[in-house]
Amino acid sequence: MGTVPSALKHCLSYQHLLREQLWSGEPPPAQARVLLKEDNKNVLTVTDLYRDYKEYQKSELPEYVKIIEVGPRDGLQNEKVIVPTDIKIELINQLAKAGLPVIEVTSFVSSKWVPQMADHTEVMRGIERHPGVRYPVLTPNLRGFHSAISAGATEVSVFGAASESFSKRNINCSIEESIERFEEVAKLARNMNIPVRGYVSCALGCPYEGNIKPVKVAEVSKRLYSMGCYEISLADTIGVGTPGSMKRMLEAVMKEIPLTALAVHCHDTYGQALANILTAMQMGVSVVDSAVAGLGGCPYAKGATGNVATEDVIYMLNGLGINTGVNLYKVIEAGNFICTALSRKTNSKVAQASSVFEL
Ligand SMILES: CC(C)(COP(=O)([O-])OP(=O)([O-])OC[C@H]1O[C@@H](n2cnc3c(N)ncnc32)[C@H](O)[C@@H]1OP(=O)([O-])[O-])[C@@H](O)C(=O)NCCC(=O)NCCSC(=O)C[C@@](C)(O)CC(=O)[O-]
Repeated sequence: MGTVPSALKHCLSYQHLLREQLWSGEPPPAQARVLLKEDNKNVLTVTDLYRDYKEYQKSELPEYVKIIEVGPRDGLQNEKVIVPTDIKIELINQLAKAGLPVIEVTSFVSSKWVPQMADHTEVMRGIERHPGVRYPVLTPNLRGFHSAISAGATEVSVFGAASESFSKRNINCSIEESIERFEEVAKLARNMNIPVRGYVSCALGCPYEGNIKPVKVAEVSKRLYSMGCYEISLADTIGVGTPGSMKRMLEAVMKEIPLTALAVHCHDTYGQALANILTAMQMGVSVVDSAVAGLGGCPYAKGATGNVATEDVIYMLNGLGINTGVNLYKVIEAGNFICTALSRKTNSKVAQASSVFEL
């Protein structure tokens, strides 16, 4: 271990105790004490942590959370250098092996607008199909839908917004026009038994219009749900939301749409993503979008940083005793793989910590 400072050694034993006792569900020994500060002034015992954990278990949190991995699509779409197709395929295969139940693969959009997704057909055709894993793709219109189906897609997502300006910049049409395009997609998809998911961007704020009224988010969500979208992903596109605005927005949307049909999609620009996700889960939401290594950003949301990292979400959920069916270590490995390919440091705090603390 070399010359590890004594404070770090305390942290290492803290990690060990968490892993061995707190997360096993066993009450810790009464004498277990972990010093978090060298001056001994702040002493946190494992018994304290265990009590907090038990309190959380009593609250109304879902027992299972479905993670939608959006790294290969949302995570990569904004990368300036084109990522080789075989790297994208390998990333998706690794994520599937980690146990992620849904992996958003690519987008069937214009390659003039989003050059990084130009290899959508090759990626779709190149991936392994793991049993039980679903592989949705983004389709903004009928043309995208037809291309996606020809490439072998069996599930699609349409993506609208609660902001007029964002809708125009992102998909080159008004909200009303986008709903008409999505209705065409949803109708055809229904006839073909293809499930359709719907996104509402700018649910907690817009890069061009600022605040967005929760009632507007509820209105667009309702229209997507009414046309047959089985799940509505409420996206904090630029990561400006807080637990307060998340709660107000969800209260409005939940008046129109069943809770079981809602998902949250948080970017972490202001460091609020995990808090916002926890708030949504406390309100009963049990579907969370995230991207491995915290990759990402929308090409039409300048300054917005990546999605919340899948590793960080799973670590939080593991700590809450919530089942995801996902192997955290394998997701960290997939994150290392893509970060090496991109010559990039991971945005996941958990992946960063794991390289120091050997989680
Ligand atoms: C939406 C379109 C396609 C509208 O495209 P359009 O309305 O036809 O407009 P256009 O005139 O700009 O079309 C451009 C060219 O694309 C063609 N085209 C038309 N449709 C398609 C298609 N499906 N696939 C491939 N090409 C298509 C079309 O025929 C035309 O070709 P040209 O005549 O110039 O040779 C275009 O505006 C576009 O591709 N925009 C990019 C949208 C995008 O991918 N945004 C990022 C994803 S959304 C996101 O990240 C947010 C989300 C979901 O993650 C949640 C969140 O965090 O907020």
